Amino acid sequence: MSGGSGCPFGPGEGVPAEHSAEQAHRDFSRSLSYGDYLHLDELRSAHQPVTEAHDEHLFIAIHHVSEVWLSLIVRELQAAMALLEGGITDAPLKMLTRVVRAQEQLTAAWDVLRTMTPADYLQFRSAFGQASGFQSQNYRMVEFLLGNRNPTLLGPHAHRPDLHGPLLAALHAPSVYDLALRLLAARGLNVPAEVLGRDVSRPYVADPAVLDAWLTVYRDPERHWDLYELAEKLVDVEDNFRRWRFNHLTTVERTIGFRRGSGGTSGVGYLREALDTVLFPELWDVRTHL
Ligand code: HEM
Ligand SMILES: N[C@@H](CC(=O)c1ccccc1NC=O)C(=O)O
Repeated sequence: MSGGSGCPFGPGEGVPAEHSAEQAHRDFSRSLSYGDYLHLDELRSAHQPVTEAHDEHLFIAIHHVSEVWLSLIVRELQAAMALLEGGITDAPLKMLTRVVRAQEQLTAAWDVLRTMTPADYLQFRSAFGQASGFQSQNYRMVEFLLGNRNPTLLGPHAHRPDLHGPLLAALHAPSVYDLALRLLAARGLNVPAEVLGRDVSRPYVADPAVLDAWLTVYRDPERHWDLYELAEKLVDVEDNFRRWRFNHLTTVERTIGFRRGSGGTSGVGYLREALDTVLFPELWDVRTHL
C-alpha cells in the first residue's frame, strides 16, 4: 500500500519506514545521477525540430529511438561475428536472439509513426531538404554485416571518414552468412572453395553445394544442433528485416504516395525493389528440398 496523500489511512501510514521514498538518495550535487550517467542533457539537446509542426517531434523521436536500436544491433552483430569467426556458437546465438528482439522494437515503431497523416508530414517535410534514412550509417552497417552490400551506398558518408571507414571495412570483411558457411566447412560439411574464397564485397550468390550442406544439417538436427539453431536464428533475423522493410514501404506509401524520396531515389519504387533482397538464400531454399 502506498503512503501518498490519497491513502485513506493518512500520509505515510502503513508504509514501513525502511520502504519510504525518504530513504532514497536525494543529493546529487557531488555524485553521478541517473541523468548524468545517461547524458540526458545531450539526449535532450539532440531533439531539435526546425519547424513549429506538432508532428515533427514524433518524427524526430521515432528516428532517434530507431537509431539507438540500430546501433545496439550493430554492436551485437559485430560481437556475434567475432565469436563465430573463432568457431564459437553459444554466445553468438544469445546475441542474435537479442538482435531479433531489437528488430521487433524497430518494427513496432511504425505503429506509432503511422498516426502521422500526409498533411501532418507535409507541414515540415520541406524543412529537412535532402536528408533521408538512406543516409543512416547504422542502417547501412546492419545491411553490410548481413551481407547486402553495394559500394555506391558508401557515397553519402564519403565526407565523414569516421563513418565511412567502418563501413568500408565491413564491405571487405566476411558477412555473418560467410562466417556461418566457414563454420559449416570447419565442421566437415562440403562448402566449395570458390564459396569460401569468394570476393566478400560482392553480394552472395546461391550455390547448390551449400544447399546440400544445409540439407545435411536440417535432416539431422540432433547431430548438428548448434548449426541448426544458428541457421534458424539467421532466418529469424532475415524474416524480421523483411517485416521492417515492408512496414517502411507501407508507411512511406500512405504518407508521401509516389513522390520522389528526399534522398534522391524514386521513393516507393526503390523501396519495393529492396523487398526482393534475399540475404541467406539457401536457408530459404532448404525448406523446399527437405
Ligand atoms: C514518414 C516517414 C518516412 C518516410 C516518408 C520515408 C521515406 C523514405 C524514402 C522515400 C526512402 C528512399 C530513399 C530516398 O530517396 O529518400 C527512404 C529510405 C530509407 N528510410 Fe525512410 N521514411 C520514413 C521513415 C523512416 C524511419 C522512421 C526510418 C528509421 C530509421 C527510416 C529509415 C530509412 C532507411 C534506412 C532508408 C534506406 C533504405 C534502403 O536504402 O534500402 N525511414 N525512406
Ligand atoms: N525520405 C523521406 C525523408 C525521411 O524519411 C527522412 C528525412 C530526414 C530524416 C530522416 C528521414 N527518414 C527516413 O527516410 C522523404 O522523402 O520524405
